[in-house]
Amino acid sequence: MIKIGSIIDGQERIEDNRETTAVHNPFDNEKVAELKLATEKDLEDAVTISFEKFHSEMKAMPAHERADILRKTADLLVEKTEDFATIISKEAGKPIKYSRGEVGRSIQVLRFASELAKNITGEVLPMDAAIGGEHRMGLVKREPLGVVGAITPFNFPLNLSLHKLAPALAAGNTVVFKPAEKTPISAHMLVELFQEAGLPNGVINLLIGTGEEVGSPLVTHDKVHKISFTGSLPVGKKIRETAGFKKVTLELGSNSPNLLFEDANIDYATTELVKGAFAFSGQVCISAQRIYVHREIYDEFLESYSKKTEALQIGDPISEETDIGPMINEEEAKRAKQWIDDAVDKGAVVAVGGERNGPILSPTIMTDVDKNMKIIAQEVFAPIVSVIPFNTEEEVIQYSNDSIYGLQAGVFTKDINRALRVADRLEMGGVWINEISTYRQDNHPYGGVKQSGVGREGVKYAIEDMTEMKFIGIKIDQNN
Ligand SMILES: NC(=O)c1ccc[n+]([C@@H]2O[C@H](COP(=O)([O-])OP(=O)(O)OC[C@H]3O[C@@H](n4cnc5c(N)ncnc54)[C@H](O)[C@@H]3O)[C@@H](O)[C@H]2O)c1
Ligand SMILES: O=C[C@H](O)CS(=O)(=O)O
Repeated sequence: MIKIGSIIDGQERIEDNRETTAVHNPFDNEKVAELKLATEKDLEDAVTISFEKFHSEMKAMPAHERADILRKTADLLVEKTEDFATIISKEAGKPIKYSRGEVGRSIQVLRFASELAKNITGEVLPMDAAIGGEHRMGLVKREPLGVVGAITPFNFPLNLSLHKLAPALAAGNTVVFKPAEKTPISAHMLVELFQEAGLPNGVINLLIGTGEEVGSPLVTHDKVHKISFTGSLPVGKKIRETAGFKKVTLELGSNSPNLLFEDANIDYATTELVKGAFAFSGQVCISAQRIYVHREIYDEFLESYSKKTEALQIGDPISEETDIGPMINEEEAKRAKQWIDDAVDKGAVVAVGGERNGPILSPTIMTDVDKNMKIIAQEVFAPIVSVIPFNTEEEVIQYSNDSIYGLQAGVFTKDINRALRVADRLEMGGVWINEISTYRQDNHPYGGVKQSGVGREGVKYAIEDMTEMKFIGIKIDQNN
């Protein structure tokens, strides 16, 4: 039995008299780990030590050393890929092939951060562009912020944590890290990995605890300079309201649209959209939730898409063959099933799936839906996708933009002019052409418009958000 606690200044806080909770495998309810929860004092210590270590360690650490630690952590993660993948599958119920994919991406995030740590550059300004600015030189430097509070969700417990930790360290910050209480084991292993790679104690401080007990006071703490949050809209809104003058990055939810025009490659699109809607049971923020299909190809699309969806293997996440495992818990599966039932009551049709067995919801395709149904208007975050016909380009752009969210979209067409025209008009942080909305690489700017978020990740862009510009001006000729 794994027993884990917070790690503060390199020491694990795991005394027996602490409040305890547990992580259970969502598939079979097996107890995976016992958690010793952080207290208010732990939070205070974590922030204080992060603050001190920013001044004593990180300010003195050269870029090449930060880059080395990040690279060594990547190398260690390569060696431990299988350990990390297995624990992600056990704590989150993620099918093992997707857990391995997550570890592979995490390694790349560390390598991008290692390379970028040595390339945080500024600029020299032409001061004589301003009338009276002659004989001056202007430098713009980028400086780390100080203490970054990183709060992460359950669905990509390793990679989305690294999207905060790796750029924060690359830029020379320290971190107080509050992973999701549902999936803290891989986060704990990650902090140990950084220590093994040579990161000084106290540069990352890990807090094991709930959002209310630990996340909330971290957000309001005045020694924390930035909050980088990935998670749900309601929590994101609360953070935005309570963070005060801190910088805030919010990576929130979506109900991502995918648009298929009449010239789309149907066989390719249906194969990709099966993964796009059902990978990790749809618990992906950019999961394909709404598929708009031109009426000319609607029937052919639905037939092919249904067949490929019905072929998915449901089972134990640890098995190599499994495509669909459990949702994060039974309550979530019940909630999603209720949303299906609610849509059916209002006239929608279940074309495929729609059955719940404990925490497992079978991959579900809905048709005859309406924009006011929850499965369209809200983030469904479950293996449920709706297929909706459209007639014109104008109409499908309007349907796609009719949402409080705007994270990523997919557009499928052979007509590049149309693709770019549509991409320009979609209100999204990102648009993929001939690729599913669910596809993400870790080096492009990533984040939402509208209520999908604030700020951008993607290592280079997160580093920009985790540094502050400092201007230094010099009068180089005091006789003029
Ligand atoms: N845009 C993105 O990049 C992205 C990526 C992954 C997940 N998500 C979103 O995350 C959600 C699913 O993840 P979840 O269920 O873990 O989200 P969640 O919002 O419930 O929890 C996320 C984190 O916030 C913490 N938290 C909860 N209440 C808090 C509070 N009051 N103050 C501070 N922290 C608090 C939790 O403990 C957890 O660590 C979905 O909405 C999904 O779309 C977005
Ligand atoms: O859940 C949303 C994530 O941002 C998806 S990914 O890990 O970035 O692909």
